[in-house]
Amino acid sequence: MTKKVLMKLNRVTRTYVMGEVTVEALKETSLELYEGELMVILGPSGSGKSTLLNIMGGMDLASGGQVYFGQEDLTRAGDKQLTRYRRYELGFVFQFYNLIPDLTARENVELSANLVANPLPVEEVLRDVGLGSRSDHFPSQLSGGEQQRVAIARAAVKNPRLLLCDEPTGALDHQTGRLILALLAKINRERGSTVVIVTHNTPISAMAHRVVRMSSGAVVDISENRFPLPPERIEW
Ligand SMILES: Nc1ncnc2c1ncn2[C@@H]1O[C@H](COP(=O)(O)OP(=O)(O)OP(=O)(O)O)[C@@H](O)[C@H]1O
Repeated sequence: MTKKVLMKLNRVTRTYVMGEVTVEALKETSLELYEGELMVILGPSGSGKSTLLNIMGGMDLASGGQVYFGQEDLTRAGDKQLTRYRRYELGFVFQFYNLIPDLTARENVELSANLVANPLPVEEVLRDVGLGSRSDHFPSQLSGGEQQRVAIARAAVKNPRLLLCDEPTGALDHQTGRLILALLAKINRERGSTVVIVTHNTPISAMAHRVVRMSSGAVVDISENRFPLPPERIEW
């Protein structure tokens, strides 16, 4: 099977200059992301995982190197082009959900659906994430796990080609975390979205097709899992 490259990072760096001090949050990083794969990016706190994910999502700009989404070089893109990329191609799941507090679960998802030309049916996505009867609740009336389901529904309803998740289980207990990971695996399997999950939890890497390990701002290892485990069977 030939693997199609969805995203390619070529010697990407990210540095922060603070007075006399320069922080290399991301050292020269080259990485390919294949269409339809589920990638886990693993590393301790401060290793550069979020920096890498934010650059992939067009939410932060690289200091050097190139980021290609298909043929499009995001590092040369203007604001309009980046907005179009984020709006039409990307779903993003945050550790702390980032839902709009004044909108119900359904309205949060509808707002996202309205951004794109061909969204999935809102009701179907809400049902898929197991929210059915709680769809008319506001975020403050939902548990952390339920709020993360809304956040996943909000990203998934766009049927994005790329779904980026920053510590999506970081604020949840293990059992709820496993349910959330199972939802992400299902979206990858059934909708074909390429999914990237950033985590510091090593056991979660068992669900990935490929695992990228980071340390001190650099990718130190990329390995393939020939037999990814269903998240329901992962213990951490
Ligand atoms: N805005 C910023 N200004 C200065 N330094 C920053 C900034 N953002 C990140 N850094 C530094 O870049 C490095 C990588 O941070 P990053 O958030 O990418 O790590 P991480 O692996 O995602 O960590 P965590 O798991 O704790 O979220 C850290 O040393 C961090 O202090």
